[in-house]
Amino acid sequence: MNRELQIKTKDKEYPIKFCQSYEGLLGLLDHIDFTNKKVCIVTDTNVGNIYLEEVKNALGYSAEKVVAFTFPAGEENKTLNTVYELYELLINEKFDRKSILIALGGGVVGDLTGFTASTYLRGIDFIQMPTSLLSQVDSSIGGKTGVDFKGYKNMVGAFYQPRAVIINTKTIDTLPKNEFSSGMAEIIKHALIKDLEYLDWLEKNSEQVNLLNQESLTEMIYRSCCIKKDVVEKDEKEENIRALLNFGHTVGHAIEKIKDFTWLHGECVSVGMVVAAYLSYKRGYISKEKCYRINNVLVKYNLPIEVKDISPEEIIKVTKLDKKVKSSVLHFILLNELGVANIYTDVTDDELLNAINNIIS
Ligand SMILES: NC(=O)c1ccc[n+]([C@@H]2O[C@H](COP(=O)([O-])OP(=O)(O)OC[C@H]3O[C@@H](n4cnc5c(N)ncnc54)[C@H](O)[C@@H]3O)[C@@H](O)[C@H]2O)c1
Ligand SMILES: O=C(O)C(=O)C[C@@H](O)[C@H](O)[C@H](O)COP(=O)(O)O
Ligand SMILES: [Zn+2]
Repeated sequence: MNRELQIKTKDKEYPIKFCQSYEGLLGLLDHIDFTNKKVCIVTDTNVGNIYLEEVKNALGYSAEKVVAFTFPAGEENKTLNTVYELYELLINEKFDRKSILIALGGGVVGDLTGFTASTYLRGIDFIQMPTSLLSQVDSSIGGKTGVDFKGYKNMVGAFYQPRAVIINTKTIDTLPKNEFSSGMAEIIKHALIKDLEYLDWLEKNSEQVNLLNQESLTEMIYRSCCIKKDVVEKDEKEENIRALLNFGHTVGHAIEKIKDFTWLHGECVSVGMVVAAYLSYKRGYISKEKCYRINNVLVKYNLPIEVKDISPEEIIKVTKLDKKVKSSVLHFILLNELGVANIYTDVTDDELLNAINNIIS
């Protein structure tokens, strides 16, 4: 049975639909009328090679015109330059306010397409069709869109919700192993901040999940989507609890920048979560054993818990440049229990230095 969720934000309500093939795509999008509309499928070189034709065919002759925009895969292309090229195509193809963009790919494609949709002609519809594990459980849901700017993560962007999220869980079969692990970092994050029972499940089912057993994968992706949906519905614009989804990201984003995007987002978040867990332990919020438990589950899913060739001072310096620094105060998400997180604004440089020293090998 194909599952479905409905997500309600202040101005938009949209479905998250789960499937195992793009056949029947139009049925899944039956709340959207494609008649007389122009559609642009935005994808990257890797995903386009595998899935573009299938999606084009599935759309059939429903739309007035279907064009594709394919850009080179990689975080280094999540920039305004790529958005600029996409605007050019949309203008050349005479896309109007009724036109629709489809983001077919991972988080890079989704963030960039959503941002373009939010700004082209002051906002046109877009549909998320996430193909990486990370994008299926995290980036396609909740409307955070944007691009990096001069190496600063997601510096330019908008909150802009899609019309639908279509998750074809079979696409995970073609995802490279390290990209799969990167997605697992966000999934483990969901369990650590919100759901201890889910953490137990991830520990018990690691073999089946790593073997890409479809039943286990679908169950896991669905559970993570429920957590993300719940948080976004309560706080769409990150005024309070949505910040919990940033667990591991303050240090994670700093590592991503210092490593010049040669490390994957989830790999950096994994190391960032180890730092945040250690800070939580040092403050007496969680036991040392719980820190080990966190490290072990990350390792089970082939994620790094340490980093080399990087100085703690540099990490601290870069965290201070993070866009989330408000009035010079760093915001940290710490664990009060496994499955329970809170926002803290009083983490000192000494505490941070001590915790970061722990992840330098
Ligand atoms: N908007 C949000 O809420 C949010 C949340 C988390 C992460 N992000 C952002 O998402 C990005 C990371 O997303 P990602 O991990 O999907 O990276 P990505 O988009 O770079 O995709 C990962 C790699 O896998 C390839 N790929 C994707 N699906 C594939 C498939 N089914 N088969 C074969 N190859 C496939 C891509 O071409 C790419 O090379 C980062 O930019 C991060 O900042 C955004
Ligand atoms: O959806 C959210 O909110 C998140 O924070 C999810 C994160 O996993 C994601 O990496 C997000 O892009 C980070 O947002 P940012 O605002 O810290 O750049
Ligand atoms: Zn993230």
